[in-house]
Amino acid sequence: MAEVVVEKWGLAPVWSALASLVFLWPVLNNYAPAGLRQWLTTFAERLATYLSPYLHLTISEYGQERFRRSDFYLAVEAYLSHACARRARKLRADLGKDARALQVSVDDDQEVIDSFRGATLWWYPSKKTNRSNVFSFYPGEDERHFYKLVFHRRHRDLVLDDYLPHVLAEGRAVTVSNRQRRLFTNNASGSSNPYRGGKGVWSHVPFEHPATFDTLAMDPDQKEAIIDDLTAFRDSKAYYSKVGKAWKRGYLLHGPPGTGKSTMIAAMANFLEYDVYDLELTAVKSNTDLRKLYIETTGKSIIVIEDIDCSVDLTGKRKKASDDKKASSDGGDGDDKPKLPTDEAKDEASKVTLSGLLNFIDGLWSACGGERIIIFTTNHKEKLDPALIRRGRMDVHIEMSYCRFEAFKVLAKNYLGVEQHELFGEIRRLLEETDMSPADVAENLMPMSKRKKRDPDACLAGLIEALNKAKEEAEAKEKEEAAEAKAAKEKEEAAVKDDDDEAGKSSSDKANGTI
Ligand SMILES: Nc1ncnc2c1ncn2[C@@H]1O[C@H](COP(=O)(O)OP(=O)(O)OP(=O)(O)O)[C@@H](O)[C@H]1O
Ligand SMILES: [Mg+2]
Repeated sequence: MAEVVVEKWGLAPVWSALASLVFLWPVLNNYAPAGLRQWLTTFAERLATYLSPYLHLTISEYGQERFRRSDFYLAVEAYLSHACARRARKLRADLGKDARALQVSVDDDQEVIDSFRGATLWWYPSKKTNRSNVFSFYPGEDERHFYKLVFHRRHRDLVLDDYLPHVLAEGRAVTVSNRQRRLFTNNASGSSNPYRGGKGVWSHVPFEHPATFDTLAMDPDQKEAIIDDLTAFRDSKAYYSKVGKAWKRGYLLHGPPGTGKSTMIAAMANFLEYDVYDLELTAVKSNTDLRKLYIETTGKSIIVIEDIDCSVDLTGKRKKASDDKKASSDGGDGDDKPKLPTDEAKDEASKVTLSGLLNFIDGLWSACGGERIIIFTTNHKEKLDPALIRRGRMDVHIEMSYCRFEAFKVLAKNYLGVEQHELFGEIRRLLEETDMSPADVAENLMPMSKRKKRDPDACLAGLIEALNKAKEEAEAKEKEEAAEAKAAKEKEEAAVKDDDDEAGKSSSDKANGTI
């Protein structure tokens, strides 16, 4: 719930004090010591507030839940940006959802005057900067954003009982109707970056990848199973809560380059209508930062770590006893215990560790917010630590493999609009015998030369040529490897024979007493 504070101070109105203050103010302001000046300023403010018939109401970005932006604050933001856009003096125009309609909203940090059932209300967006140099564990602690609502005290009941619920409902409705899905990144540093919305640790752009399960080329049964799994996950809130599990699911996508792992992620996001958080692990300084990033993600989202084997040194066994001391200060060896801020602060310089990542996936913090999918992709599943990808952490392992005939049919339909063709028989045979990635097959079905029309006959003939070439190259490579293996074996056998001869010679020498 949002933190709503109605400010009211109980100081008695002292008219004479006020009059003296007004007269003495210029003198005091120039000559009084700093401490007294500050006290007087506060006093004057409080007095003015007490005497004023207007009430102030504050809605903080981080309410009682210090880790998550308050729902109410977000609703107010949406309400003011869109519902009150016509009444603001400074506006911002943007292309809205799917870049189809023009959307006008209130510019950042603009005050807005609203009216409700005859009452006038003033909204002031504000922020307070924390000047202390103390390291903060909580998000939004360095700069506190809040909205201040000012209204006449005779409207107190109207505002608290009717207006605020109205703002909450309208704000939520605006959020739903304007929801443009977003692609977030944690690696958009520098002022010249094209990303917007950089208040938090994530920056974002609209998510516009067009891939869907219809355009994804893979075995139809495997595809069906994945769609079923996703649907079951999306509809299982009650089930997850009944069995006492956090509402999240892990997918490991593995396979050679160009087999559609990234395309699959886009298809999943479009199918579920979730946002995507593309987590660049190499840009994360420490396990603490990793946790902050997780906490700042919203529900209904897919968190992706691409090429997990290359991102961070997570390979090999988990740390041995000698390293345990260090590991425990990094976040523990897979234990889910939240660490004290001071422990983490000391460890600021350290990089993300395997244990930090395990905590990220299924530590206690991972249950915040709910409805999340975590996806890792890799070209080398065998290089990953088994702890990272065990069932329960990565619930579903999906192998994306080379293009076979069923997958090819999807590509032919998408790229050429062809469902049947006389060359399909030969292509089927070649695809069974040759490993070619869907990316390479697709490339052959999409000639980029303007002069070449997308002629299915020519494209399919070109694909057959490419497949034959790939087959020949694979056979030549196989022969070369076989020859190399044979040469190595012969060399080894010759070495063993030499050793035997040497051993036989020395034992006969010994028997003859020549040494
Ligand atoms: N299964 C597929 N279905 C449809 N298109 C595909 C498929 N696989 C690859 N492609 C096409 O090939 C291109 C590259 O695929 P993608 O980036 O998804 O591969 P990847 O497995 O993520 O590769 P890498 O391991 O190098 O990251 C995509 O833009 C897409 O057009
Ligand atoms: Mg990829």
